[in-house]
Amino acid sequence: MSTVSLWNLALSPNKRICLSPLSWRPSFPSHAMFPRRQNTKTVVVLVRMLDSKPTVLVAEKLGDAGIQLLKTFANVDCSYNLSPEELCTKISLCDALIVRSGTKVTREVFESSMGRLKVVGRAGVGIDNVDLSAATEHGCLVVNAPTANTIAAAEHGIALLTAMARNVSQADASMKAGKWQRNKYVGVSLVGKTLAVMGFGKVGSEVARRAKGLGMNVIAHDPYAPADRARAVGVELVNFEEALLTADFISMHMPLTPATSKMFNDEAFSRVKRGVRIVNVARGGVIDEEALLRALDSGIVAQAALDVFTEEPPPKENKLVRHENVTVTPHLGASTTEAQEVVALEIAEAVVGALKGELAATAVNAPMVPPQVMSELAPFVSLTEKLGRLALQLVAGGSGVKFVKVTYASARGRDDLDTRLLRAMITKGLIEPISSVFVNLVNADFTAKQRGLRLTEERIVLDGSPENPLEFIQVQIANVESKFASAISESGEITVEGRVKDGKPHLTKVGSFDVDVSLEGGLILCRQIDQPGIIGSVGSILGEENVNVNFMSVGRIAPRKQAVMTIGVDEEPSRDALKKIGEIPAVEEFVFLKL
Ligand SMILES: NC(=O)c1ccc[n+]([C@@H]2O[C@H](COP(=O)([O-])OP(=O)(O)OC[C@H]3O[C@@H](n4cnc5c(N)ncnc54)[C@H](O)[C@@H]3O)[C@@H](O)[C@H]2O)c1
Ligand SMILES: O=C(O)[C@H](O)COP(=O)(O)O
Repeated sequence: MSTVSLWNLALSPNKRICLSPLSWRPSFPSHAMFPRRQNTKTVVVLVRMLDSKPTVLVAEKLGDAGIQLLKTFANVDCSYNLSPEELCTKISLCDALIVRSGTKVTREVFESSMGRLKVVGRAGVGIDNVDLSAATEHGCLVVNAPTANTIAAAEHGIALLTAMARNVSQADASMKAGKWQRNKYVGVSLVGKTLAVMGFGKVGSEVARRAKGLGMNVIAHDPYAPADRARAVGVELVNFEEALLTADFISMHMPLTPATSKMFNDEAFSRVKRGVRIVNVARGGVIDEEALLRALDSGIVAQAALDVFTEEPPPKENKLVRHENVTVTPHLGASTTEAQEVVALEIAEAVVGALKGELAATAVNAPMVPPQVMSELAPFVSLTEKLGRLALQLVAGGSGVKFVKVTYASARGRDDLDTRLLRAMITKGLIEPISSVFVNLVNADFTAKQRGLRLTEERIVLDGSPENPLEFIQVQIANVESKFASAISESGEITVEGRVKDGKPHLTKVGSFDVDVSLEGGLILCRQIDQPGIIGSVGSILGEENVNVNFMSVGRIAPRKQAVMTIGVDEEPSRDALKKIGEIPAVEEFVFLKL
């Protein structure tokens, strides 16, 4: 099933509603409204505003088909071998960045982009060169091309395994040096030997398949791999200890994470079979290179074949690279013509799609929301953001918003409603009006946590047809005072409730009062003694000011008692008009809210 990431609902230039993860807009609000520092920047920004295409910086060699695809949608700047400083300078002029494993996309890169960088495309699998936390904090989507180079990497793993076992590179170098050393380069056979595949994912399982074809006995260690997948390939899953104790060959195929960093260290090498042979086409960092050198020198490890290194390129004096029993290649695992063409196309499609606001199936740092969930929740996206904005505006100055409860009422079963998207939009509504942070599906939970906002979710399961995903949504802010006392419900929280009617968001409850007003433009909330003539008085004040009323409703507890009037207005009333409304004798309190 394809999955999507979404975090904003935007009106596209051709007036179609488009679910836009990136909100890429030719007008560039943050730069355009606040031109920064030098005049040159301002000029660049103005030129950019006239140019409706986004800019994609391709920082490492990418297959031509990918470049061509990017050019159909964006200005493409292919600048290879940039220094970290040059990358930071360029990035503030780019909407997207495409890299391979050779470019470090650090926190400084995201900071230097000043909010313009909306997507980083990793043309390959490993995203250990991208600071994912920084990307998420800056609301920048990271996408990769996780499958296109799997076979290339697996084939390279097998190439290294066989070349190492038969001393191919050493013998080749010897012959080129004019020698003929048949006795020196006697190899070892693979058939019947045990290969331990460390990391039974995409590459690991393809290596396992191929190694079985070579007659090897294949075991695998992967704490997260399903046993049935291993069984299907005829591979036994074992624990780390058993893999170390029984393997004649060990092949690395796990990602570099804090848990796998230096997983092969002195301790691990002290438990392997003496004379084991090691292949690494995963990441240099999974092996402690100093420990490997010691193990090679002491004969614990007979040979190693390495495509990847802790530091790339490794320093010239690197002893592993120069070691007689080590075969090396310069990170070539993904480098076949075929793989690079597909990787380039995949990443170009993902980046262009993301910039257009389409679905990003390979997003690395955004929750994946399946497309059918997204399309059915689309009408509620705007409702939830507006409820968040309204609730926030009802908080009296000086009360910090810390505790927010969201209640979703639906006839669907408890587990049958994915609310991540709606939660992100409520967070957006609560945070964006009072900060400079652009909140989206990528960074919503992080931003809420960072600001000390605790958002809890509750479900009410209603009787009725589960066809409609949601009946109503309630947002409550606890432990705060309100500038409109009637917005506080009997349980003591600021409470607003809404539902989607005819595809449009409506406010249906404020505090304990039932209301009904379409959430468009601005809103006047007014509590008064229910008596004839009030609606007329307020209407005339607004009419005198040429403020158009688009909706009006009155919610009351009982006739001639207190009532709450909600008035939707297209324009913002002047202070004078609001003052006049406040002076109507029956009006007890009122507030104007922007949606
Ligand atoms: N040399 C190259 O050019 C090249 C090319 C492609 C991939 N790679 C690298 O190969 C590795 C595997 O890529 P993939 O596409 O198969 O990734 P993958 O995510 O499909 O597979 C990784 C597997 O490692 C497992 N794993 C995680 N932690 C583990 C642990 N502590 N111990 C054992 N297994 C663990 C995961 O469960 C997963 O099954 C990555 O590091 C990737 O960057 C290198
Ligand atoms: O993680 C990957 O995809 C591989 O290591 C390939 O990296 P590369 O794109 O720099 O060749």
